[in-house]
Amino acid sequence: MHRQHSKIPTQFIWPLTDRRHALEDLNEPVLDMSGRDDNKQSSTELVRTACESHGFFQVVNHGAEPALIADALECADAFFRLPLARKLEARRTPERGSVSGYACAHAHRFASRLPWKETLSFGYGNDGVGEAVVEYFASILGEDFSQMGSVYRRYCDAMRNVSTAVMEVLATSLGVEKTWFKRYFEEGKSIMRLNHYPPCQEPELTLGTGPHCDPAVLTVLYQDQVGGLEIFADNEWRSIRPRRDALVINIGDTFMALSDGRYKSCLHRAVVNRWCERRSLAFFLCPRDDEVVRPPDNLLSRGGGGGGPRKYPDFTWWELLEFTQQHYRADTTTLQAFIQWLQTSPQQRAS
Ligand SMILES: C=C1C[C@]23C[C@H]1CC[C@H]2[C@]1(C)CCC[C@@](C)(C(=O)O)[C@H]1[C@@H]3C(=O)O
Ligand SMILES: O=C(O)CCC(=O)C(=O)O
Ligand SMILES: [Fe+2]
Repeated sequence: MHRQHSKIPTQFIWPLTDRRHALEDLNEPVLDMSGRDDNKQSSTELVRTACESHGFFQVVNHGAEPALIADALECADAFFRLPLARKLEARRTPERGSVSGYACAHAHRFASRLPWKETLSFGYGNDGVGEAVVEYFASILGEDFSQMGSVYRRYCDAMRNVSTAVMEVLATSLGVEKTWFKRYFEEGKSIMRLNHYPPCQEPELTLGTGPHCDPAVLTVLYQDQVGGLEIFADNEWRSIRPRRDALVINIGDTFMALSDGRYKSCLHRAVVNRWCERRSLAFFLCPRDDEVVRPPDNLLSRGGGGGGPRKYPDFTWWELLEFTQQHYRADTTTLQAFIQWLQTSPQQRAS
C-alpha cells in the first residue's frame, strides 16, 4: 500500500509498523466474581500475576445484567445514528466541563493521528444518588432522551458495583485491607464513554483509539462481538477476543501510583476494520478530585514496587485530569510526563 494513494486523510494516519500479520490472541486470565469460586487464593494469585505483568484481566459472573448491557449498546446505536447536526448539539465544549459531550475523531482538540471514532462521554457520581446522568441526557438532547439517560444511569450503577468488587480483590491481592481504596473513589465522579468505530476502507493505516494507558483508577470495558481491542503484553500487541459474558478490566495510571508501581497501567489500543462498525462502553473509575493519591503505608514500608524508594510523588486526580485535558494527550507515557510536569515550577506550568 502506497500511502500517497491512500484515501484516508493524513490526519488519521498512524505510524503502524506491526500490523502486517494477524496477531495472536492473548490467553488472558478470567476472574469469576460469582463468589462460588472455592479457590479464592488462586483467583487472587491470578489477578496479582496479571496486574504485575500487564495490568489486564477479564471478569465473568460480574452481576451486570446481560439485558442492561444490550440496552446500553442499543442506546449507543440510537445516539450515534442521529444526524450529525443533532449529535453536534451535544458536542464537547469547554463550558460544559472538560470531558463530557460528543466528539468526532477528537478533531476539536488535536490536528494529527486522529482516532477513527466518535464518542459520547458524561460524568457519573460514584455515590449513585441523584439524577445527574438522566438530567444530562435531557439537557443536551431534550426530554425525549431521559429514557436513554435512565439506561445509562443504571448501567453506570452496575459498573460502579463491579468496580467496587474488583477494587476489593485488587486490595487483597496487594496485601492491603479490602476496603482501603474505597475512600479514593467513594465520593468521586467517574467518566462513562460510548465509543463508536465506523468501518474504515484502509484500516491498516489508522487506529480506532491510539496506544495509551487510561489515566484513572481502573476501566471497566464492554466490547461488542466485532473485536478490535489489543493489549500490549510480553512485548507484543495481542488481540482480545470478545466474550459476550465478560467485562474487561484495565488498571489505570492512578492505580499504578496507588500501588507504588507494583501493578502496571495497561497499555492498549483499538483497531478498526473494513466491514463492520464496532462499539465499546468504557467506564473510567475516577477518584475524588481532591483526595491525595498516595499508596497505603504498609505498601510503602515494604519498599517501592521492585524495591527502592517511593515511585511517584503525591498528586490529586484533579491535577492529572487537568494535565490530560489542557497540556497532554493521554498516551503510553502519561504518568511519567505528568510527574515531570508536576515537578516543574508553577510559573513554567502556567505557560
Ligand atoms: C482522563 C481522561 C482522558 C481521556 C478521557 C478521560 C478518560 C480516558 C481518556 C482517554 C480515553 C484515554 C485514551 C486517549 C484519549 C485521548 C482518547 O482517545 O479518547 C483519552 C481521553 C481524552 O483526553 O479525551
Ligand atoms: O474500544 C476499545 O476497545 C478500547 C477503548 C479505550 O481504550 C478507551 O475508551 O479508553
Ligand atoms: Fe482506554
